[in-house]
Amino acid sequence: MTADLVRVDAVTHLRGTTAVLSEVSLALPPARLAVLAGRSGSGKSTLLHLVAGIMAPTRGEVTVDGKRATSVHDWARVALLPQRPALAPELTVAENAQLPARLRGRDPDPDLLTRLGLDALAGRPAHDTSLGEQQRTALARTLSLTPAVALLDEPTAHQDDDHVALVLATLTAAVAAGTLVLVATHDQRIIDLADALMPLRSGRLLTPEPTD
Ligand SMILES: Nc1ncnc2c1ncn2[C@@H]1O[C@H](COP(=O)(O)OP(=O)(O)OP(=O)(O)O)[C@@H](O)[C@H]1O
Repeated sequence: MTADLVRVDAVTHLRGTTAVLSEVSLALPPARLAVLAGRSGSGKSTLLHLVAGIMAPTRGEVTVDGKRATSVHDWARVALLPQRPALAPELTVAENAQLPARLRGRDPDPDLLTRLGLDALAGRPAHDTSLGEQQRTALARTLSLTPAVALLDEPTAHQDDDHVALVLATLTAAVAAGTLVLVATHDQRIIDLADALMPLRSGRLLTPEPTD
């Protein structure tokens, strides 16, 4: 049996007085494609942000590799693709994508740009690219350190069919490299590839956590 990498234990999270997550528990091992599926407002992004450690749950506990998620500040451990790409606009596509590797003094993986169809744009400032291109650049940035956990919020939201195929191939490659890829999405094409599917409805997980 593989040890769990991400654990969410009895998490309830309030926004004001409203519970946007209620008694959510799940446990996920490395090297899986796990999908949080659910309607808009069901709590998918909130759960990703809790695993990213951006905020702490109101009740319950979220851990990564046994450490409280809010104490993990290392993109090689946990990296997030937010819904809005949030690139550095003056930096080029390649500079944005490779920033985490450069900051670590590591050689960036040139294949990521190729895999995501960004080679021709590598030298262009990010602010001169389309939203879909910015999203793929941000995905490359998220995966640049081969993180233990990659949290991807709607990674195909701005992609056409051809580029969805590139994104799917990139997710599959990340899983093969050992990353736990946790995706929030409505996209059936990602759901079809999932090793584990976790439907959320109104902040509640509808099925027990997936197993090996
Ligand atoms: N900063 C905030 N303040 C108050 N309520 C919020 C805040 N962010 C999210 N919410 C509420 O929390 C609930 C869950 O939102 P969340 O963004 O997690 O849903 P989601 O499933 O990711 O939706 P979508 O698919 O539209 O991105 C929603 O009812 C939303 O209105």
